[in-house]
Amino acid sequence: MTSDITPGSPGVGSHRAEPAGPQDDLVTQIAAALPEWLPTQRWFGGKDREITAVRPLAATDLPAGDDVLLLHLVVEVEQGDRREPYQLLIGHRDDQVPDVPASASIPLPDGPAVYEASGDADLTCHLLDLIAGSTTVDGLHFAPEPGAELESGLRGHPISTEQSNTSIVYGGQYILKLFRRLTPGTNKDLVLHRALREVQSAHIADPLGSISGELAGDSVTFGMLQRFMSDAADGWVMATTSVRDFLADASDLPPGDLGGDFSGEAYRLGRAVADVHADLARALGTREADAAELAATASAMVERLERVAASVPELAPHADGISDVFRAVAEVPTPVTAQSVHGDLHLGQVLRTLQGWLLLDFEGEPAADVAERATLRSPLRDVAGMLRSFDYAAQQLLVGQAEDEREAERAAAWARHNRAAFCDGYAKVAGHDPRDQAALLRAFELDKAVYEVAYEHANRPDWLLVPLASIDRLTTEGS
Ligand SMILES: Nc1ncnc2c1ncn2[C@@H]1O[C@H](COP(=O)(O)OP(=O)(O)O)[C@@H](O)[C@H]1O
Ligand SMILES: O=P(O)(O)O[C@H]1O[C@H](CO)[C@@H](O[C@H]2O[C@H](CO)[C@@H](O)[C@H](O)[C@H]2O)[C@H](O)[C@H]1O
Repeated sequence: MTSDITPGSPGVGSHRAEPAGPQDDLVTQIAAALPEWLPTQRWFGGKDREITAVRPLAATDLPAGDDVLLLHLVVEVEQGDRREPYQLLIGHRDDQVPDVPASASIPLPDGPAVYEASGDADLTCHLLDLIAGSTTVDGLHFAPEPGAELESGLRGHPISTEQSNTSIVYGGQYILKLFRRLTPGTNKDLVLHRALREVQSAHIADPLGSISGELAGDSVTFGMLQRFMSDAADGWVMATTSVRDFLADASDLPPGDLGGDFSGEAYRLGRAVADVHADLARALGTREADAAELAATASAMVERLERVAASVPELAPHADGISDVFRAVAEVPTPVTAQSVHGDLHLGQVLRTLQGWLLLDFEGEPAADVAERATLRSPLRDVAGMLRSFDYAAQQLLVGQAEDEREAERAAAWARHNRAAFCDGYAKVAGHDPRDQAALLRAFELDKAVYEVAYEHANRPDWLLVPLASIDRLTTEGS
């Protein structure tokens, strides 16, 4: 090993607020390099603002064998008045170049060659082993869920799909999600998966383990292990394949008359989402929201709109039309049923398996703050999220293309057809049609689209026009 990195050296392996000790020099150097490096990472959710400082909050040296370093690092990223903790895994090898992409390398002016290690199978295999062995390392708890028997010794490979966190698949059997932006309390993804498992929901991948600890006095979830569904097809991939087939067809046949029609799946997906809502209600209960809560929800939506419009000028021209729809929420007849919901449902969060549709990732909107996540939890929010996603699927092939009226109209027809099928499936199981609550559904769709404007602005600026086009439609045409 190089002299300034000593795996297991005293003073490093602790979850503590202020680093001090020989390896802390390394931690300090990494923190200093992160303002340049973080914005290059897909999972970093703060690309919309300059990073003003990065401070180490906790560093834990994980057991990973000789001549390698596997450091669990939590840093606080400061962006003006916003301060958020992020989780990283830092790797270093003394004698071997790791098989990770160049973008994982964190350049240090005077330091050794370190890299973000979630792509290094030789290092991440230790995370699964620590969970399987129910191990605590300096306040970091690696634990299987009660009754879960895990195979250890499997190598882990990160998945390459679009995501806000980082997930590692072990031997095609397990998937470990490392939450990047950390929030206080047990992560909602883990809480809701556990609750759904209790009621034996048929529409989730079973939770099998977790990584947890404490940060600034709060308990925090760093990771969640789940069964990996190796036979699964991603809902986003299936839907966008159908859109491509439809747009490529030269005839003027409607979407339901072509071979790649997705509406049967959209219908079954609607049924599955309604089932999960019923499971969540059974596991965690429901309550009735009154007029005051609806008024507070309307205000929260207007506040978010104003905040996003202030930083994304393209949204500003639509702001009046949107806030009219939000204000109408205060007039919706009460009571309205509230319950635990998914919170960020879209086609990338659903998997088609042999046993039917599964829902993933119950964490809620990654860019929403805790207060936003706590506003009225109506099942209609998930319906609205999925309706937005059908729009996204229809429009994503048009991103960056020259305007073509026929294509745009056909994309819109695909979205209408599948949105309707999804609502039909939902209504069949729920016993009520979400379209009957039109004012609330439209407001939730617009609220989601406003969130997406902020999300795309911070993460994928080229996609900004997708939610903006939907906002235009929803505020001018009404649906
Ligand atoms: N249990 C699973 N089985 C198979 N694939 C999965 C599983 N969980 C997640 N995935 C895949 O990983 C992707 C990202 O997972 P997700 O939980 O949505 O992460 P994020 O919170 O980072 O968006 C999903 O879109 C899906 O393709
Ligand atoms: O990372 P998460 O899956 O938790 O969710 C975030 O990222 C999503 C994109 O990866 C984003 O979803 C938006 O884009 C999707 C297409 O890539 C589309 O299907 C969704 O309808 C649209 O909202 C999601 O909003 C964000 O929270």
